[in-house]
Amino acid sequence: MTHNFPKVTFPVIAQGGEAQWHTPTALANWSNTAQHWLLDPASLTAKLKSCSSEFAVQLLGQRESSLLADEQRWLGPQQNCVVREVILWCDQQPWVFARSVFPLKALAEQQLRLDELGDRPLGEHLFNQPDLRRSEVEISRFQADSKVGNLHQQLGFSPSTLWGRRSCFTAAQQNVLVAEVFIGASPLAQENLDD
Ligand SMILES: C=C(O[C@@H]1C=C(C(=O)O)C=C[C@H]1O)C(=O)O
Repeated sequence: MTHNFPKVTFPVIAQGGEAQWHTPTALANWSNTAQHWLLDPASLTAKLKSCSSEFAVQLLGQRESSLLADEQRWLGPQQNCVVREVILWCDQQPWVFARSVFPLKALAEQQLRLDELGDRPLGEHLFNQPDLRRSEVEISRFQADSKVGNLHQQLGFSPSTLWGRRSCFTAAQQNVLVAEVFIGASPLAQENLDD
């Protein structure tokens, strides 16, 4: 299936201040949709594939980059890191913007094959690792005028506060910090619109 993805400037997030990552609290007040999408520790790729007939990864870019201040807390003050940003599409609709960062040396870990990913989902490699561990989830709100909020509007959706989650995967002694923001036609982004 060919995809005619919209052009999106990479990186979407080039500086800090977008997010205020924190441990989720007051879960009892959360909607079922919020709990379903923000807290599930399973592969998001697998979940999106299970609720759509056509799933695609739009690779916005993957290159060496410095870490944002709030990323160093997970990966340490690494000098040489790689940033990867994607949009995940379900049935020709954007559902998730994801930014993953990992040390440059992780590219050399052959079983991780992060240098060969291209537009194949990162999760399909990570969740195949026998020693995979995942940290607790942090969440953050993204304002409508944030870079991710602007991306949401660029993709044709009304201004809205968005929600994202972040967790750190460890496999082959490498850390991969993955942030996923629910945008576009995703149920969580649409729920915010219904507020
Ligand atoms: C971590 C996963 O990988 C997904 C795929 C990504 C990618 O291809 O860059 C990034 C974030 C995730 O939504 C997952 O499937 O859970």
